[in-house]
Parts: sequence; structure tokens; C-alpha cells
Amino acid sequence: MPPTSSPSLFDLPEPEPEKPAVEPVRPVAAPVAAIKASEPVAAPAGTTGYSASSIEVLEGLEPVRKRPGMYIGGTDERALHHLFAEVLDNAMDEAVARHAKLIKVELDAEGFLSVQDDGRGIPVDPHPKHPGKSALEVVMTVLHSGGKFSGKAYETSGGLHGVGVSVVNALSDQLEVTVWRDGFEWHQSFSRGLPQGGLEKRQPSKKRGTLIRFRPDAEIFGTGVAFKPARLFRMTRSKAYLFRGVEIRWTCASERIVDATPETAVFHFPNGLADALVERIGELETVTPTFSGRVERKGEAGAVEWAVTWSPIGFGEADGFVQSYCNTVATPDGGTHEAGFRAALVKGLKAYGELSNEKRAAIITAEDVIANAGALISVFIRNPEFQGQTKDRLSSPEGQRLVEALLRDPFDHWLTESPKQANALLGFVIDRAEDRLKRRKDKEVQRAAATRKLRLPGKLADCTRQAAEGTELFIVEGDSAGGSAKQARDRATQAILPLRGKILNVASATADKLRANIELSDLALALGVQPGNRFNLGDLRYERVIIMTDADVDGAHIAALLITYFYRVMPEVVREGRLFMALPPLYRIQAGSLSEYARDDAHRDELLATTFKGRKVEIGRFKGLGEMMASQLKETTMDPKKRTLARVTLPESEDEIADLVERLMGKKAEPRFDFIQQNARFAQADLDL
Ligand SMILES: Nc1ncnc2c1ncn2[C@@H]1O[C@H](COP(=O)(O)OP(=O)(O)OP(=O)(O)O)[C@@H](O)[C@H]1O
Ligand SMILES: [Mg+2]
Ligand SMILES: [Mg+2]
Repeated sequence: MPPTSSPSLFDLPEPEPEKPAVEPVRPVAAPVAAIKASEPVAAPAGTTGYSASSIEVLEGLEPVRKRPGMYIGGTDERALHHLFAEVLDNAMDEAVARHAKLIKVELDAEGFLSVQDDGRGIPVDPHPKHPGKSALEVVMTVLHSGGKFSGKAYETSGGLHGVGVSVVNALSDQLEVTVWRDGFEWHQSFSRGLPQGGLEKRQPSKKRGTLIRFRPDAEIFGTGVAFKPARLFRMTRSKAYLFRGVEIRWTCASERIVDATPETAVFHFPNGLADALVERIGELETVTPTFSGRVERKGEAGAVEWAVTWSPIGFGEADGFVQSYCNTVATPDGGTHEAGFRAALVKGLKAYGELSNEKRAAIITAEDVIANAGALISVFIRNPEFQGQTKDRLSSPEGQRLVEALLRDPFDHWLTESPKQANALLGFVIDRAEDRLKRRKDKEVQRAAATRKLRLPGKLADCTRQAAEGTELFIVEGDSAGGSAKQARDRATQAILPLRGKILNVASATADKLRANIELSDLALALGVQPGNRFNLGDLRYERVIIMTDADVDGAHIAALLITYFYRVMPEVVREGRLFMALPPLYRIQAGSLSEYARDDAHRDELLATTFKGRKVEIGRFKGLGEMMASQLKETTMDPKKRTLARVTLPESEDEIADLVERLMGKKAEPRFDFIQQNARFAQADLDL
């Protein structure tokens, strides 16, 4: 449409000068003029030659030959056999619509595949929208042409895009259509989608039906590529199971057969999917007889057919299988109908469990029900939606609703009519569920063990010895003390974990808070244990856990917090005597070349009265571990040969323990400190190592 013919935009009255906001409407003509001007417009590098003429519109069946993958999922063997599926689906749609009863499939010696049905025949009269062309030619050469859009000619059909047979036509080097209808035989040939002459009206005939005979194009699929009789045979047979009202005859030229595929066969299965399942399970022992049936929706189009049983030893290669179909089209990737099937089974079985007072039924999931099931399920719905032209997955929400609704009653019935089979199934599925839970638990434990091995906190300076025996973890206060301790340690057996700042007060924190605390979770990680009820003393990565804090109020507080943490969260560590406190000295007393360390005031006085008696001494007080030289720290506190450790022990009775915790963690700092001083430092120092 030329711009000037648009009255709304371009015929606006001149804007009034005081309303410049409307201004942008006017200059529209200017850029157009600029484009028309002959000044060369420099094209940025790489875009040369990319202009309107680069944009192609593919006509007719060209897009199919250019991009076959979009229509048949590729050009491999699976895609090749999909051509057969398209033609067979169309014949089957005629059968399901009750217009055809017999379908003949034949692979001949020249590699032509024929599919013939005795249905209505593709209409041959001139198409109202394509003058000079028959409906048959339109169907064969125009994408998205078909009789399955409105639901008038077919109720539930596998065909829905109007693409299938035209795609087969486009990808065949030769394709012939023969139609019997309106009292005559009709014929038209095509090559690579192009008509080779018009529709030919042949001799009068009373027959009805359609015959499509075609050979896939080697230009598309590669030379030497051919249909595999065994695969065609399987596809043909499984189609026959899906509709009881059809007979399919199979013929294959003997020179094409390379395996045990029969040359001829007749497929007709009055019991539908139940027959298919019987054939599939053979001699296999099953948990229950097959549960199968077919239900049609009342009042409108829609039906479900199914057959399912359970095998304790699996079905051949797999533990179980579910094969699903919609409007006789196989949906190997499942979809909504399978989801509905699972839901119906698990809900029904759980309800039965409740009814029969089997509490364990509560744990079963759809996965437990289906894992060892062999199931075939086929639905018929109007206007199905699939993913893509190869229809591998059903996506209509209708699929789930229909299957769940139609399966509910028959399954309830089946369960209640024979408690023996129902209980057998329920017991079997509960076993599966319990197995699953156990496996998950084992896995969790394994995973936890693996993470413990792999993930140690970054700030841990671990010892090199792998076994716990003879090793020690020093929990130290702050990074500077951590630095000294790292220098002073014996790398082989002593590990250092510096804690930053005060740890959480365990006595008043919630379990969630405890778990979230980084310092504490790092500590558990370093120890290799899981705090709480999954604690296992065997996991403890060190023989001794040693709390090493400064000999001041803060240090005492941190030590108290840690002791409380161990007592609360992993009491076994304390009970088994694996928790210790280091006893760093408070004073250094020096007289000339003689020097000694004093643990505390009393020890200092004692030394002054003995070793240093009558000498002029220098007394230094350590403010913290970080202040000590590494060699001093080693000598006084860490070296197993020289140091003193206090083992943390628990009082005998529960009351005393409660009292201890209360005193350690009470609000006032002073009694806490005293307690540590008196009990940890002196009273238990007799447990030295
Ligand atoms: N064997 C047949 N008998 C009668 N009509 C047929 C037969 N095969 C094809 N047709 C007609 O040709 C139309 C086009 O078929 P085509 O396979 O291209 O598309 P479709 O089946 O409608 O949809 P889809 O692309 O999903 O297969 C059909 O809708 C149907 O009306
Ligand atoms: Mg079709
Ligand atoms: Mg078509």
C-alpha cells in the first residue's frame, strides 16, 4: 500500500505550530526520498550482496526437498521409514473412520513400496480453489492440504497437518497414485513432487480405495539406501494391533529379504492391544494376569485402549516398557496420554491400598508402578497435537484428561474384583518403592562420604597422614594464631583449623541456624562427620580433637562454646575421650640463659620459688597464641613430647551435665571463665597425655 493512500496517518491536517508533539508525522516522506537518492550507501563489511533479492520464497514442495529434516526428522534410515508411516497412517485413518477394512502393504523387487486401502479414495473432482487441478493433485503437491482439518471427513485421525503424503511425494523419485471411486479407476504419476501429466481417467470400476506406490529418492537419502523389510514388517504388524476393525496383508519380494522376515503375512487382531501384549510377553512369568480393555467416551469422539502387566524379572532388555499411540500413530517419546496412564494407575493403586488398610501404599509413586510394567496404550482423540510432523510426542492436554478419566473405573473394578491379583500387584509395587527409598538412602550416604573426602574446608591445613590413628586436629582461635600453629605443627600428624571470631552459641541456636553456620559446618567437614543423628564416630578423621585458644576471657568463652557444641551435636566425641584442650603457657620467666614457661599464676609462683629462687628474673605475659614464636608454641603447647593437654570429660549424671552446660553457657561471663580455669585447666590436667 503506498503511503499516500493511508488516510489515517498521512492526510492529517497541518499540525498547529504550538503542538510540536505531532511533528514526527510529517517528515515521513523524507527518508523515503533518501533511500531513492543515488548516493552509494557504504555497506558494512560482510553484508555485501545481502539484499531483498537474497530473501527467497520456496514454492510448492521445494521446501521439503531443501529441508527434509523439518518434515521427516532427517534423511537417515529412520526418516526413510517414516515415509512408509505417513502413507500407512493415511490408509489407517480411512480404516478407523470405518471406511476401509483391508490394507495391503507390498515391497516389490524394484524397491517400490505400495500401500493400498479399500476406503473412499482420495477425491478426484476439480478443486474449487485450484482451478484446473483435481483434489488429488492438490493433496499430492500442496503442503497443508487435506481433509482432516475440520473433523467432518474424519473424526479422529492420525493425519492432521495436511503434509504427510505431499512430503512423501516430494521425496520420491517416482510416485503413482491410483484411486478407485465414482465408478472409475483414476491414475496420476509424479516425480520428485512434480506431476508427470494430468489425472488420467481409466476404465470403469466398481472398486473403492487408494493405492500409493513410491520409491524414495536416492538424491535425498543417498544411493543404495533401501527399505528394510524387517522394519516395515514390524511397523505393519504393530499398526494392525491398534485397530481391531482392520486386516493388513503383508507381501515382500523374496529377493529383498535378508533375514527371517516372512514373504507374506496377514494381520488381524480382534483383541487389539491385549493380543499384542500376549505376543510380547510370551512365556514370561507375570505378577498378575494382563489388565486390558477399551473404553469409548460417551457422546463424543474419544477412546482409550490399553493392556498392561507386570514382570518381576523385566521384559527382555528392559525392566519395563510403555508403548503409546495416538490415533494409531506411534509416539515413542510418550506425552500426555502416557502421563494420564501413569497417574490413573498410581492413583487407583493407592486408593486400593487405603481401602485395604495397607499403610505402606502411601509411599508408592508413578515411577514405582510403571518401572516393571509392560504397557501398551492407545488413545483416539479429536485434533491431537504432536511435536513436529514425525509426531513422536503427544502434547494435547486432552490426552491426559481422557486417559485418566476413562481408565479410573475399569482399574478400580479390576482391583476389587480379584483381591488376589490386586494384593499381588500392590505388594510388588510396594517392594519396588521400598527398594527405591533404600537405594536413595544408600546413595545419599555414599554421596555424603564422597563429599567428605573431596570437600575439606579451604582454611583447613590438613595433616598428611590419611589414617585417623595418631593424628590431631587443632581448632585455633583466629587467623594469626592459626598462622603460628601452622608453622609450629608436625605436618604429618597435626592439622590446623582456624576459626574466625566467635562461633554461634549452640545452647540457644535453632537446628537450622546451626546448620547454616559456616564456622560450624566447616568444623564438621574438617572432622569428616555429620553432626546430629547421622553422626558416626567411625567417620572422625582425627584421633584427637584439640581446642587451642588464648588463655584469656575471650579464649575461655570460645572454648566453652566449642565444648558445648561437641556435647550437644556430637557427644560421642566427648564421651569417647577424643576432645582435649591445649594448655598454652601464660608466662615466660627468664634469668640469663635459663627460661621456663608457667601455665598460670600458681605455676609461676612455684617456679619463682624453686628454679628461679634468688635470681633476677624477667617475666613476660603472653597476650595470645599469635604472639608466641612458632618455636615457643611448639615447645610449650603442641609438641606431643613436651606439652600438656587436658581431656574434656563429662560428669556422670544427666543433671550434672545440664548444670555444666548451664554454667558454661550462662549469661554471665565471669563464672564461665572461672569454671574453665578451675576445671579444665587444673582439675582435669591430671588426665595429661
Ligand atoms: N488413503 C487415503 N484415502 C483417502 N484419502 C486420503 C488418503 N490418503 C490421503 N488422503 C487425503 O489426503 C489428505 C492429505 O493427506 P496428507 O497425508 O498429506 O495429510 P493429512 O493426513 O491430512 O495430515 P498429515 O500431514 O498429518 O498426515 C488427507 O487429509 C486425506 O483427505
Ligand atoms: Mg497423512
Ligand atoms: Mg498434503
